[in-house]
Amino acid sequence: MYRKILMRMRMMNPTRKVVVGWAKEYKRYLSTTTTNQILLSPPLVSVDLPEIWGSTSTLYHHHPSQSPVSHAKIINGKSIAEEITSRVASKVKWMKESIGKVPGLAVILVGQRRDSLTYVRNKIKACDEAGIKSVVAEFPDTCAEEDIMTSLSKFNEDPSVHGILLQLPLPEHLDEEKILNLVSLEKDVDGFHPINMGNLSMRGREPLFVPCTPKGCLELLLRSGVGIVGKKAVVIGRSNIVGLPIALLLQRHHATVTTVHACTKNPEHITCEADIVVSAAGVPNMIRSSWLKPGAVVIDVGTCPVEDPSAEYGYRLVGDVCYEEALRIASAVTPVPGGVGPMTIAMLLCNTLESAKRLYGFT
Ligand SMILES: NC(=O)C1=CN([C@@H]2O[C@H](COP(=O)(O)OP(=O)(O)OC[C@H]3O[C@@H](n4cnc5c(N)ncnc54)[C@H](OP(=O)(O)O)[C@@H]3O)[C@@H](O)[C@H]2O)C=CC1
Ligand SMILES: Nc1nc(=O)c2c([nH]1)NC[C@@H]1CN(c3ccc(C(=O)N[C@@H](CCC(=O)O)C(=O)O)cc3)C=[N+]21
Ligand SMILES: [Mg+2]
Repeated sequence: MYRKILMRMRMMNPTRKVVVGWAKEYKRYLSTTTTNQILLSPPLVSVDLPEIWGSTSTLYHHHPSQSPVSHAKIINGKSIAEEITSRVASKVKWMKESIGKVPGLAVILVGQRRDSLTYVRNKIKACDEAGIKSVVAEFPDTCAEEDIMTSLSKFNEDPSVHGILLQLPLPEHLDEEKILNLVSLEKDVDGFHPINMGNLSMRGREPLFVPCTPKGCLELLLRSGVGIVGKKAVVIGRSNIVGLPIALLLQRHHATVTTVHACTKNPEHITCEADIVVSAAGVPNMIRSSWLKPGAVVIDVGTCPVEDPSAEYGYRLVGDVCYEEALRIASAVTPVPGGVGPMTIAMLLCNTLESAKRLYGFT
């Protein structure tokens, strides 16, 4: 089978070097072996051939008079996420046919943040597409902690709920850590519970859930044929929900990982040595071409709204990476939007499905 994959790859991508690296890595990815299991949680996307690259770009640099200069592949997170979503949908259908039940996701949304409302709406829409049942418990900005705790306890008890997501950030007066702690370990599809995080960080342990955004980043790398073993990876950002778990995951996949954060001196001297750069800082266009090694693979998690009167809602989303510059110097780049964002949602569906399978005793 790998031979076949390899041949197909060679046809599609004459730069054999990349292909061989890809085949090895993917073989490793597929082999969810016993003792040295490097992949956390079953590879949902297991046995099918991944798309190698989304599309080849012929974008122009800032000056339209210039000839096309782009060389990087654009990793199409949106289309990969769609493929994963339809795979989840067929598994949900099969579950429904065999036991008459579907996975259920409960979302707790506190307050009226515009971005949170958008993300939650997108998650619900994705659940609908996959046939996953969803409920949203909405609370006003001013609600008491006990109200959320009560709702959370109900979801913990409810056998039709397999995943619970507490949309972050919470309003200031609420204790995020205390509330996250209450989410049942078995339903923590975001993977933010300290025990899941602890197990992610410890060798030889497996968390029940890997956080969605980090998992989506890894999925993009693996499906794009990027070798991780032995590579220098730099993660920008160290938040509990994004930067830290990404660094842990890359390390589990045997990259040599360096973390850069707001106190790091000369960050560009560190990033420009990296084979893989994953940026989750939330600083628009921070990563310029001088920050990147030629041929690096760049995963842009940053999602920053910037004012743009010509855009539909008066703003548009940009990443941490100066996209046009990265296209000229990197070997592969994720766009914003259309890169990591949709993958985050697809991974949430995967985690919810896996949770339902586990709670219903499917293997
Ligand atoms: N696409 C998706 O699915 C998702 C996207 N996001 C986006 O990812 C970004 C990060 O999110 P999140 O982790 O929650 O954000 P946080 O604000 O919690 O963390 C940001 C991290 O980046 C570091 N940082 C900030 N400024 C710099 C700088 N100038 N140089 C180096 N490091 C810096 C901070 O360092 P320090 O620790 O020292 O303060 C911190 O560790 C945001 O844009 C967010 O919108 C988030 C979740 C999902
Ligand atoms: N408990 C919790 N879990 C989360 O997973 C979580 C959270 N809190 N708080 C906020 C962040 C952010 N996040 C995103 C999800 C989808 C897109 C996404 O779909 N982005 C689209 C664009 C969306 C748009 O157009 O607005 C894209 O990049 O293509 C982005 C960001 C999940 N988060
Ligand atoms: Mg945060």
